Amino acid sequence: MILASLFGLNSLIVLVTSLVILYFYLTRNFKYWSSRGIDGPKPIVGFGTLYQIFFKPLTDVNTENFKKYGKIYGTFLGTKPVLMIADPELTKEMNIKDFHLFVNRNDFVTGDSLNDRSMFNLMDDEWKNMRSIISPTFSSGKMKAMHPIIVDCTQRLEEYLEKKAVTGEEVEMKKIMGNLTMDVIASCAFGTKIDTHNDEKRSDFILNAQKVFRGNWRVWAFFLFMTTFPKLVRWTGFTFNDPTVVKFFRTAITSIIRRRKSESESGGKKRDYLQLMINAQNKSEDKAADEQEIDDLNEEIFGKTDPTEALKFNKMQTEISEDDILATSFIFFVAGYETTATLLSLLFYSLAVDPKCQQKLYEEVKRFDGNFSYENISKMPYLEACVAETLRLYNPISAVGRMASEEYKIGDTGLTIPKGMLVNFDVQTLHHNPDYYPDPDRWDPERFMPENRDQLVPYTYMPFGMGPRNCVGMRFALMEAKTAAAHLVNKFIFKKTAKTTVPPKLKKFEFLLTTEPLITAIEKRH
Ligand code: HEM
Repeated sequence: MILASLFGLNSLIVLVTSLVILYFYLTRNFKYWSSRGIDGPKPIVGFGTLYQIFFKPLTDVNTENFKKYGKIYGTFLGTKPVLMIADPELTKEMNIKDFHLFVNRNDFVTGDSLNDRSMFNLMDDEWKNMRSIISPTFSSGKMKAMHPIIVDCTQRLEEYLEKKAVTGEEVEMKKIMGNLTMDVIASCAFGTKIDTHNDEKRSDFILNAQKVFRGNWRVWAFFLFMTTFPKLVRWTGFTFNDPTVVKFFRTAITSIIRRRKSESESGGKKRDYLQLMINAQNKSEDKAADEQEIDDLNEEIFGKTDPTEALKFNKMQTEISEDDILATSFIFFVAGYETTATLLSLLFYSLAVDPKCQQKLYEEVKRFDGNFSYENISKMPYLEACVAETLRLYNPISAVGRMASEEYKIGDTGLTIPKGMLVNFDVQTLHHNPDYYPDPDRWDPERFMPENRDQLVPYTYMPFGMGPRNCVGMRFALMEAKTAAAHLVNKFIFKKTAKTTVPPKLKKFEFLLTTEPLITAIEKRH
C-alpha cells in the first residue's frame, strides 16, 4: 500500500515486473551444472558463485571447493557457467594435445584497444601473430643481453638495503621487491630509469601499477558485468582497468615511444623491449650477430616458452600497429609487476623464515665467487629449487582460463561442454594437493632438487600456465628472481623478527595472491 501510494499503481506494476524479469534473467542458468550431475557451490543472484571471494582469499576458495566437490566442479561467473578442473591429465589434454580447441582465454571484447589488443586477450590468429612476434624477444639470447640491466637494478636495491642493515631498520618485503620489479620493468622494457627506492616519495609508476589489481573492485565487477550484460559493458565503455591508471600509462608509454622513435631516427640503438617491438613494426632485423641461445630454462619443471608448432597458421601477418605496441607495453606492467614482485617477496620471506635453507643457498651461491653471469645463475640447482618451490606454494595466479572454440567432450567424465564455455584450470589446487606434494603447506625446495625430481607428478605444476599459451614472460621472471636472489643472499642475511607473520596472512577479495605485510630484518654478511 505504502509503495503503491509512493510510486502510483502502474509504476509499481512496471517495477515489480521488471524485477521479476531481471531475477529470471540472472538465474536462468543456475541449473546448468546440477542438471548435468556436476556438483559445485550454490550460486546467488547477481554474483553466481563469485560471492565466495568476499569471505576468503581466492586460494582458500579454490582449495575448499576442491575438498567439497572434487577435481571437476561447476561455478558461475555472474550468470555464466564456468567449469573448474584440477585434474592433471585433463589439464594436459586440454592445454597441450587439444590446444587448437582452447586457444583463447575468453571473448571479452570491450572496445578499449589497451584491453582488446593486449596479448592476454587477443584471439585466434591475431593472438598467434602477436605471440610469434613477441616470443623471440624473450629468447635466452635476448635475456642474456638484458641481464646486465637487471644486475644494475639489483645493485641499486643492494645500496638501499645496505643503509637499512646499518640502521637496523626492518624492511617490508613486498614494498622493496615491488620497487625492484618496477625498476627492472622500466629499465628492461623501456630503457627508462625510475627512482623506485625512495622512502619519501613513492613512484607514480608503482602507485598506478598497484591500482591495477590490489583491492580493485573493478576487476571483479568487470568479470561480472561482462559475463552478465556484455552489450551494456561495451556500450558504457566500462573496462577492467581504472581510467586514471589507463590514462597514466597511456600518456607515459606514448611519450616514451615518441621519444624512442625520434632517437632511433637519429641513430640511437637500444636493446630493450620497446626497441624490439619498434623493430618488429619497422620489420628490421633485431638478432644481434653475437647473440647465442643458452640452455637456461629447466623445461622439465617449467615447460617451454616457444610454442613454435602451435603457432603455425595460415595467414601470417607480421604487421604490428602503434596500438599493439602500446597494449603490449602496458601488459608488461600489468602481467609482469605484481606477479614477479609476489614471487620475489615470498622467496626472501621464506628464506628468512627458514635459516637452514638460506644457509644452503648461500653456500651454493658462494661457490661462484661473486660471478653471477647469466650462464652461472642457470647452474645453481638449489637456487632454482627455491624459486620453483616458492611458485608452487605461493602461486601468484590461482587459476588459468581457456574458452572452448567447439563443443568438447571432457575425457571420460561423460560431460560435454558447448562452444564458448569458459574453463578454469585450478593451479592452486594442483599445487596444494597432498597426493602430488606431500605436506603441501610446507616450503620445501628439496622437492625440486634434481635427485628428487622423479617424484614429481607430471602436469601438477603450472605457476606460468601450461601449453602454447603459457606465460610469455616466464624466462624473464625467472632470470630476474634468480639474479636478485644470488646477489642479495651473497651479501645479506634475511631474518625473521617478532613482526614476521608465519605463515603469511593472505588477503581476501584479491585477484592475485596478495599477502599482508611481510616484515623481515636484514644483516650484512662479513
Ligand atoms: C613470477 C612471475 C609471473 C607469473 C607467476 C606469471 C604467470 C602467468 C600465467 C599463469 C599466465 C597465464 C598462462 C596460461 O594461460 O597458460 C601468464 C600469461 C602472461 N604473462 Fe606472465 N607471469 C609472470 C611474469 C610475467 C612477466 C615478467 C611478463 C612480461 C614481461 C609476463 C607476461 C605475460 C603475458 C603477456 C601473458 C599472456 C600470454 C599469452 O596470452 O600468450 N608475465 N603469466
